[in-house]
Amino acid sequence: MALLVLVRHGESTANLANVFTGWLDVPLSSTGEAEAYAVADKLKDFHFDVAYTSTLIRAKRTLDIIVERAGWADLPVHHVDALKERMYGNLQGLNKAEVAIKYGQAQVDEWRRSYDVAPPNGESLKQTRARAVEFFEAEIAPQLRADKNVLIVSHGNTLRGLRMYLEHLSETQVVGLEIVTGGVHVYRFDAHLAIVEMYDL
Ligand SMILES: O=C(O)[C@H](O)COP(=O)(O)O
Repeated sequence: MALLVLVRHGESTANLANVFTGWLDVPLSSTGEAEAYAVADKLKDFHFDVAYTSTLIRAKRTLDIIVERAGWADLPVHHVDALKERMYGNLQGLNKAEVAIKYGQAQVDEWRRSYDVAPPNGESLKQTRARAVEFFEAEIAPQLRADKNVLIVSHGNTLRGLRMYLEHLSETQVVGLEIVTGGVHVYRFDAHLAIVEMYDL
């Protein structure tokens, strides 16, 4: 049974400052580094054939910490743009609470959690999901069908899109799906990519 593990990067300095981040390339906070070490400790007894992360520093650093701490020096690692966070457009760099004061909490909730409303000049979850799923089908699914074990370290909204796809969640269900920094979600699939087992670690 193939294994797929989805990890959200550790807390970033922008998460800590409650700032819309998207494609801003910010580092992990010290809490985020500690979260990455904790992920490594949870995963150290797993075996992976390949790992993927985004091209953003917070995700790459999270995976680097995991690989180093778990002692997986030979694990092939790929950095891909398709796994980057949702592009948050004009909201990037703005404080989430200040944006809520200016535009109202309902508008901010819609920008952050609706399925197909994009923030100004940014991506909707629907668009983020589309690019992540396209990559998943092209690169990841064939490996899972071949019984390879895959680790993905990515971002909150990218992972929400992937989980919506893999778990057949509705547009309403995905609104309530929150993924914490350092969160670990494990799937085991059969050869037809049906989910046999799924849990948070
Ligand atoms: O890009 C961001 O600001 C975060 O990584 C995810 O933000 P959200 O939970 O506000 O969508």
